[in-house]
Formats: sequence, structure tokens, C-alpha cells
Amino acid sequence: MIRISDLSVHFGGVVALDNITVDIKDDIVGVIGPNGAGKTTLVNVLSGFVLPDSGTVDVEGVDLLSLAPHKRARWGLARSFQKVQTADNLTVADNIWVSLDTSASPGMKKHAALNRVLDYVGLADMADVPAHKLNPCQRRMTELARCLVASPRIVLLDEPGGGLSEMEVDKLRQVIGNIKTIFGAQVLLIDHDVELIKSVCSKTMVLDFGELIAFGPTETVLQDENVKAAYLGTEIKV
Ligand SMILES: Nc1ncnc2c1ncn2[C@@H]1O[C@H](COP(=O)(O)OP(=O)(O)OP(=O)(O)O)[C@@H](O)[C@H]1O
Repeated sequence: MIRISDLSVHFGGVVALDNITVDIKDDIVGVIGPNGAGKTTLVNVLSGFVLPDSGTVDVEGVDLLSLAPHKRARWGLARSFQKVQTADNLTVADNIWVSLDTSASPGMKKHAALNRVLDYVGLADMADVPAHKLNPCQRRMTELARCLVASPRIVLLDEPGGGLSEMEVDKLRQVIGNIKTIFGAQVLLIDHDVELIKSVCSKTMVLDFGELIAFGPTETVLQDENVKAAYLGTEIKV
């Protein structure tokens, strides 16, 4: 369980996260909200890219915010980025291997983990292809594989569906939907694609101007009047 208590982040006069308190227990939890609501800031705080002004995050008894970012990664926190991060001159396999590099596991185990994750995301035939030759979906899958390869406990996904076609989002849905079963990790999924959120997230939290305005079963949250009002004039389809 991820227990977030009284978490606040300010950027000058902007309140990016406003005293967020929430217990996240479900296997896959959605994070939605209009542009600028604070979703990426939340992921940045959890992964150590942003220091909060106040608050705590407890995961299975570990005070996450007291760990340096690299120690969080070693502990089992993995994340993806809104703008996909692959090294263009490295192969798919090497892009994923980066997550295994500092692991103390024996080489054979690392190779087995690499092959398993390549298979899982459907890139087994592309291991030796340099990333600059990949299409946007294959890049996303490479980044996801990098998140999954080193036995993560928590995976934070920042808009993985951005820029993908409907068919590609279907593939993504399967990959994300099975993470808990296959890899045992809890997933926090940010996305603007409400259909994707609806199909894989049992619970969803909604941020608006840094405030947590709703949290609960996804279907219920999407019918919430405050949530609909927050999205007024934008594209939520519920
Ligand atoms: N490093 C930063 N410096 C200053 N302001 C920032 C910084 N990062 C985020 N913000 C501001 O904090 C607020 C929350 O931003 P954040 O990126 O977390 O929103 P978001 O919900 O992820 O938005 P989007 O859906 O557009 O990605 C916004 O007003 C944003 O401009």
C-alpha cells in the first residue's frame, strides 16, 4: 500500500499539490485530472525528481521520501515519462538493460529477465534494433520493459497512451493490465485516455489545481459532479 499524507508542493505561487492524503491499495490505480492538475508532480515527488514542501509517503513501512532517488529505484520504484525516454543510439535490449546494470543478480538471471520482459511487451524480435528505428508504440513498450525488468514493486506510468493509435492502446491495455499478475508490481497510471483508465484501473484519483477532488471506484468517480465540473470544456467522455 502507498500511504500519502498531507503532501504539498508549491512552485512559487503555484500550488501543484495541495495537502494530498490518500491510501492507495489497489493493484492498478488511475490518476486523472485536467492539464496542470498536478499529476506529473505527484509522480515526480514519488520518484524523487521533486522535493515536496511537506508530507510523507509510506510504502509497506518504508519512508519513501527519506530515500535518495537511486535508492528508491533499487528498492523497487520504477517510472516512465510523459515524453518517452529512450536512448536513440542504443538497441532496444541495451535501453532495457540500463535498469539491470546496477543489480547484483548473476548475469544469467539478468539475461532471463531481459528475455522475459522483451517477450512480454512484444519486442522479442527487435532486441538488437537501435531505438531510433522504433515507432512511437515500440518506444513506449521499450520504456515499459525498462520499468518492468528489475522486479519492481511499484510502477508509475506517466501518460503511456499519449500519441498512440486505438490499436496500440489496446496492446498497451493488455500490457498494463497484466503487470500485477505477471510481475507482482502495483501500478499508478496517469492518462488522459479515460477509456484506458476505465478498463484497467479499479480505483481512480482525480486531481484539480493540485487538490484531490475525488478518489474511489473508477466508474463512480467518473460520474462525480465535481469531476465532471473540473473537466468542463475539455474532453472527458464518461
Ligand atoms: N518545475 C516546475 N516549475 C514551475 N512550475 C511547475 C513545475 N512543474 C510543474 N509546474 C506547475 O505545476 C502545476 C502542475 O503541473 P503538472 O505537470 O504536475 O500537471 P499535470 O496534471 O501533469 O498536467 P498535464 O496533464 O498537462 O501533464 C502546473 O501549473 C505546472 O505549470
